[in-house]
Amino acid sequence: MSAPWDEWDHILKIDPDKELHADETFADACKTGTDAIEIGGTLDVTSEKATRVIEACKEHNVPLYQEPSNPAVVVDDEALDGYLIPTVFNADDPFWITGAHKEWVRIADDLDWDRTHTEAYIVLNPDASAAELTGADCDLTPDEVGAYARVAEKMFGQDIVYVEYSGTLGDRETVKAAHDALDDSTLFYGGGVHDYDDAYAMGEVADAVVVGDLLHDEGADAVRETVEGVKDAHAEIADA
Ligand SMILES: CC(C)=CCC/C(C)=C/CC/C(C)=C/CC/C(C)=C/COP(=O)(O)OP(=O)(O)O
Ligand SMILES: O=P(O)(O)OC[C@@H](O)CO
Ligand SMILES: [Mg+2]
Repeated sequence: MSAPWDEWDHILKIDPDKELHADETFADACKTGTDAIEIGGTLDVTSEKATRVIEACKEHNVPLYQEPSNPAVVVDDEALDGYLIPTVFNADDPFWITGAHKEWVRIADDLDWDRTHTEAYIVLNPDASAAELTGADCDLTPDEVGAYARVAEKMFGQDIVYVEYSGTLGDRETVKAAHDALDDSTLFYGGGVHDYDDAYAMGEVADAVVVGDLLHDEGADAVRETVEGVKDAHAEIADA
């Protein structure tokens, strides 16, 4: 069965805890040409801050997903197309693999399972908040990352595998190893994409490229260039 992310090349991740660039608005963010918006960040996100972003983006006809960093920030809002729930395969504490999920399912009433999906994260930048929080083992060879990706797809039925280098551009060979290891699952790559060339290079080895901090630091025009970079890389592959 096809899923929305099968068609995505580019995802814009908006951190509700961070300011937009200069005098930009969420409307500007929605008009970058990105295929979907993920609302999430590791630190200091609250449901109130997330709601503010959802409300501002919902009129703009871009698929809108919340990526909660813990159960307390989940927003129940019909405007959301769904929830992308991280599970960190290389975390050192099972809390970040299944524990937070168990608590969420225990306390939340009436979860909308049709709109709830998981992302099998492999967190690889040791300096990122996500790595520190989850105690991720970032010291992995490309071969090991490929194996994690295969485990996620074949043994745990994960439809999305996410190689995460938040804050820094990742090692392309490592991302490629994850991509090569997958048959049907979709590979998201995120981290340190700043311009057309970064986006093109990572677009060559990932199904969808996630861009985050660039929106907050440099703005919507810079993000638009990364959309073009990934789309050009994917068009080139399709033509080959
Ligand atoms: C069960 C529920 C509802 C949630 C659990 C969710 C889990 C396991 C979260 C683990 C941490 C994680 C992977 C969060 C995802 C979002 C993410 C990686 C955002 C980017 O984070 P950084 O760039 O490191 O953070 P800052 O930009 O906030 O410093
Ligand atoms: O903020 P950046 O470095 O673009 O990373 C994107 C995303 O993967 C963060 O979860
Ligand atoms: Mg970040």
